[in-house]
Amino acid sequence: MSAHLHQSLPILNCKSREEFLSNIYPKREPVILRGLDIGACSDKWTAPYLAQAGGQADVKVHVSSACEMDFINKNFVYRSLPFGEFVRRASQEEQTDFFIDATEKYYLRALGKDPRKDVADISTQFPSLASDISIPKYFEQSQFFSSVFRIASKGTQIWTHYDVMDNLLIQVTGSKKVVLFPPTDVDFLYMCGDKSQVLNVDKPDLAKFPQFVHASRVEGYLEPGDVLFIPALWFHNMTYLEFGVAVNVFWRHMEAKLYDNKDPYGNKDPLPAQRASQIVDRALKTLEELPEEYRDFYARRLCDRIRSKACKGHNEDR
Ligand SMILES: O=C(O)CCC(=O)C(=O)O
Ligand SMILES: [Fe+2]
Repeated sequence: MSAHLHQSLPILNCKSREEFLSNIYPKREPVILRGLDIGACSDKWTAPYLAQAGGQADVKVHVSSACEMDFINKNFVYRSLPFGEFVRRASQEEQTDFFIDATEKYYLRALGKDPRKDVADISTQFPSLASDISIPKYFEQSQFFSSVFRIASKGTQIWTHYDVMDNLLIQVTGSKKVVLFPPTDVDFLYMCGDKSQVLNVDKPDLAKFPQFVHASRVEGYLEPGDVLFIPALWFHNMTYLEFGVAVNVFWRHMEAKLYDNKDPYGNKDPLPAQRASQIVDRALKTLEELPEEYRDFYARRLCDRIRSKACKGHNEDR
């Protein structure tokens, strides 16, 4: 690992929508945009203010005694707290009231009204706060998908995953370490669905995850006011260096018909990818008609075909 140089996330002073759309967006690489006007939230959103103005509706939060939240092995529990109480707890490092222990960590990924159907939208769920934040107008209103509160205790680390939509992560308060990997690293990240099994990206278990050494990590630090552009399919892992409040906006950049309509989180694979995956399931099922020796041989031939037809750029990149 240490022999590999880590790339740093570029920090750009983006002045206008035109500049973003012509110079930054087409490259489809993550960047930190610094110096944008994100609105009154920068000054207003202290923990006491949020606790009071955000309302007392219950939010479902992740609670864990570990800093590194692990979605695959579920080392956290979901608990409901009134928003104000959640903010109060997450902003302090020791609790008098707790679910697991006094130093437990809290993470909110806001959800829609009916989490199975509705997307998160701060202007619907937190109308009194929504007017404090100004979302950069880098996409058409018709492409808007969701706006999501991300609030967590100091020290919380969020599992490495990808989302299928383009994303602007607006860091309002608190600093955050972000580690990203390009979509072409997918073979090195030991994926389980949309999540990587490599939890500790700083000290990975290389006996378990030997291919991880080939991943080309890009790293940066978000400060209050920074906006991180995360292009769709880029893997990301976030560490809250302080109690942090962020809002991210997802938008659809492909034709609407390619997206799964039943996707409140913005992480369901596009429909053609889902269909292709079902066809592979059928191909594997079909190979089961053969004795093992043949099955293995023809599975390898299929892999080879897919690799040479669909992953050309990737093989050359290595
Ligand atoms: O910063 C966080 O809490 C996670 C952000 C994230 O995963 C996203 O914006 O898609
Ligand atoms: Fe994400």
